[in-house]
Amino acid sequence: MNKADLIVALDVPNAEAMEAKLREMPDFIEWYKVGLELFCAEGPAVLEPLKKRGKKIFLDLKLHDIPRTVGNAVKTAAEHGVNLMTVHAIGGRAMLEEAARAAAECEHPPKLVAVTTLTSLSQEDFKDLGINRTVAEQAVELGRLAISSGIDGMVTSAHEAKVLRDAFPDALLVTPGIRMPEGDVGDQKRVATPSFAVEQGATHLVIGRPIVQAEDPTAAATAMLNDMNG
Ligand SMILES: O=C(O)c1cc(=O)[nH]c(=O)n1[C@@H]1O[C@H](COP(=O)(O)O)[C@@H](O)[C@H]1O
Repeated sequence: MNKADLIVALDVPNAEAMEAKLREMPDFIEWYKVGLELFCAEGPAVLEPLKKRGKKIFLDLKLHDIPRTVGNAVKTAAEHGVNLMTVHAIGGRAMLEEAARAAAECEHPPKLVAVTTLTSLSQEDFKDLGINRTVAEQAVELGRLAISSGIDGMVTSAHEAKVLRDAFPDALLVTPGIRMPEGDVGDQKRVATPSFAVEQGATHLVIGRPIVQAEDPTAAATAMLNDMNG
């Protein structure tokens, strides 16, 4: 049994590119993430090929707006049959509660996870943002806010997963910023290997470029899974 789920981020420009990529991907990938790039290009229709293939869908729109807008967006998106969605924890309690309420009212409620600090930010960036906590402190404070507002878990780098796992034993912990030791980090700043993320308590690992842009996506995904499962 896998210790955590691997989610492949379909960060491609359009449906045609997605179809081409899906043809290259191994059948054993159960989860795909559709993010802002693909969803802005194609809208909800882009989810259909994934549903037809029986895949689980993580719709990553990172919602952050006034409570009513976010609640209605969650409700509308959930009607398209997605399994997991993102909101930003810094949207605050009323927004998070409204998102959780909207999800719960759906026929097939998606799980919601709240972004604490994007993996493209480092402690240095907190100075510009006027945040005087460490990244780990921020994760726990925003995690407490999210969980007490009815959200199912957090999106965080693997480096904060342990403190979050200790504080919230039942929470979903979704960790992007996953790289093999020799991997190109690109725009990510807080990166970790698949095995480290799992050891720290992650339940879902989001991996994009290291698999999607690999010459051999099956080999890349297999290597990631082997590392995850030790
Ligand atoms: O919510 C996310 O999925 C997310 C949160 C975060 O803090 N950092 C982050 O990289 N992501 C997403 O995870 C994926 C990471 O892609 P790669 O860096 O190519 O593996 C991208 O689709 C990002 O949008």
